[in-house]
Amino acid sequence: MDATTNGSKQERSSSPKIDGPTNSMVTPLLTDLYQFTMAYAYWKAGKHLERAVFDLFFRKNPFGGEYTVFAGLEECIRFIANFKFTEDEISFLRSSLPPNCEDGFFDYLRGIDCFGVEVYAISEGSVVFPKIPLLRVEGPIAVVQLLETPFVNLINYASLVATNAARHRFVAGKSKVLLEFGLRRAQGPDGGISASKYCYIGGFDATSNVAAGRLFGIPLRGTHSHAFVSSFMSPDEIIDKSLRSSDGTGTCEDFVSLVQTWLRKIQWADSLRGVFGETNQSELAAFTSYALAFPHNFLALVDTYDVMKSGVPNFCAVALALSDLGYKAVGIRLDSGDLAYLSIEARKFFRAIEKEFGMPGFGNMTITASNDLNEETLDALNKQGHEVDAFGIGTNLVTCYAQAALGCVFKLVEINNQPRIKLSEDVSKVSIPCKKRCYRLYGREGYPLLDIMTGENEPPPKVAERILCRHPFNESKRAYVVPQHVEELLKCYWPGDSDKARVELPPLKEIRDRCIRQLDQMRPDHMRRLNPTPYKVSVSAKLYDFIHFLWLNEAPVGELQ
Ligand SMILES: Nc1ncnc2c1ncn2[C@@H]1O[C@H](COP(=O)(O)OP(=O)(O)OP(=O)(O)O)[C@@H](O)[C@H]1O
Ligand SMILES: O=P(O)(O)OC[C@H]1O[C@H](OP(=O)(O)OP(=O)(O)O)[C@H](O)[C@@H]1O
Ligand SMILES: O=C(O)c1cccnc1
Ligand SMILES: [Mg+2]
Repeated sequence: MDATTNGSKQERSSSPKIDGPTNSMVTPLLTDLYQFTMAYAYWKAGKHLERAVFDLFFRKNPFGGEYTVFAGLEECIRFIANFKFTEDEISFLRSSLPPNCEDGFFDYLRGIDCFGVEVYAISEGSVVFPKIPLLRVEGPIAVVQLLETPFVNLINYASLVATNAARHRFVAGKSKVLLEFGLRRAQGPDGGISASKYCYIGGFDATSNVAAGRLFGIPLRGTHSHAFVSSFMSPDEIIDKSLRSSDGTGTCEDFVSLVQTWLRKIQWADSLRGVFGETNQSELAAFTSYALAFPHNFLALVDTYDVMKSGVPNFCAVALALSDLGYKAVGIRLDSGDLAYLSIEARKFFRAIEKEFGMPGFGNMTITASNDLNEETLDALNKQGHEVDAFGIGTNLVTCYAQAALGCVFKLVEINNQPRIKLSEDVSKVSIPCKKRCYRLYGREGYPLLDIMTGENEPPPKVAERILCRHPFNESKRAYVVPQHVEELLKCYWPGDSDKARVELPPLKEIRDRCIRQLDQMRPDHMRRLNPTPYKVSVSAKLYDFIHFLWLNEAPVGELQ
């Protein structure tokens, strides 16, 4: 790290300038105190420029599954591309560290940026597995340590919620529309914004979060609430009752009466006679008003009073009146009760209307369901049979109610070209040393077979060439693989000052497409909800031998007396 480096380097590089993090709270101070105390101690020992390699990875897939969606990379790169302490931040650090910390350290901090750092990463939106580095970060040890906490923070929740979204998509099926409705229940503003971004990557179609729509270009969708329905008392409240026809050629002066006429027709229709009696007139007023405001996008929340006795017939009366004027209503939302039963009953009603009044397409009215949905309720609805077209999901999705954290870690694997290992009584927690390369090997049927890590300088696996893949810690678990396709996983997303080519950060839509494509490509037994098959993560024979050599070297020999 060159202490004279300043932020203008980014402008000097041939790539376009990378924007700062989405959340302005993401600054070099967004780290744990111990990163600064270690940085001081490295500096004091003259070790701060030593070149270190760290791996960021997780140990266990979340939600009892066997896959994870990797997300958060773009925000990490935005962070390091703009990493620079302000004078205020330096002053705060000076006041927060013990008074005997020497001035020279703060001069050093003032000069640092991340142009001496290199980040290799798996592409955002990829399906990933335990132990494989999501990021390999190389640079001066003092600087790279400062990045640990923000990197882990930016990746943990992003990957967890993207995975949660992908799991909800998996259960709902490809044909359903999935709407993220979680902002009000999310863990604070950043939780809400991040949830919208990463649920979109994980396969949701749209969000109700307007700020996320603006920031990321995610499609915005929404209906209305019970408050809107219950705020109306009677149709007399509606002052301007006129509605122009959709082609603009005429105007209906009293849309309220047209709705009433349709309601009576439905009430007396042969096929529907006796299905319902009087409907709630304040609800009808609310629906009519909403239709007057949004004749092209009329959608009604039908469960405020009684779904089948009031909400659905009222909705149909308004939808039929709109149809007279050339508009096509969108559909209904159900937010309570038995969503399977009510969606089926509502669908029967729509089909009966289609038949009774010769309204082609009326039976296909969109049915949206919400109310505390999660993977289990979606699965239960599927098993029972339902007629829901779109699901609005909030609390369980964005809070990741089923699992609170992913548990990413950031471990030193090499310093000054010397491989390092972290031992543990728990074998699954032993870190895999060395600066590594990682590959995904694909089989004959097009599915990924396994991921393999090798030492940096080992020759890469080759198509059609047999390679021994070993479980990193279990001697008996090994397999020969003849890959049909080999994909190198870690790519250079931040070359720092080096002249290596940098992979550009793709647009959000591209990340989402990658995620959907990769999830589609997985073997179904890895994806199922109940007892999924673990995906194999392996090391080369050479790396296996080296891990175990280092392990023995570092583990003290006990003495029994
Ligand atoms: N057919 C179904 N099978 C399984 N779960 C369902 C089904 N229909 C709805 N659910 C779920 O059951 C729960 C019902 O929630 P709850 O007991 O709070 O009742 P509610 O319908 O919200 O009642 P209310 O709004 O009148 O208080 C929700 O989590 C919902 O997602
Ligand atoms: O249930 P979630 O998955 O979190 O989805 C979002 C919920 O938020 C809204 O209402 P809210 O719960 O605020 O009020 P309501 O249920 O009383 O209408 C909406 O009607 C959903 O029920
Ligand atoms: O638009 C909706 O229907 C919506 C938005 C947020 C939360 N619940 C519902
Ligand atoms: Mg609710």
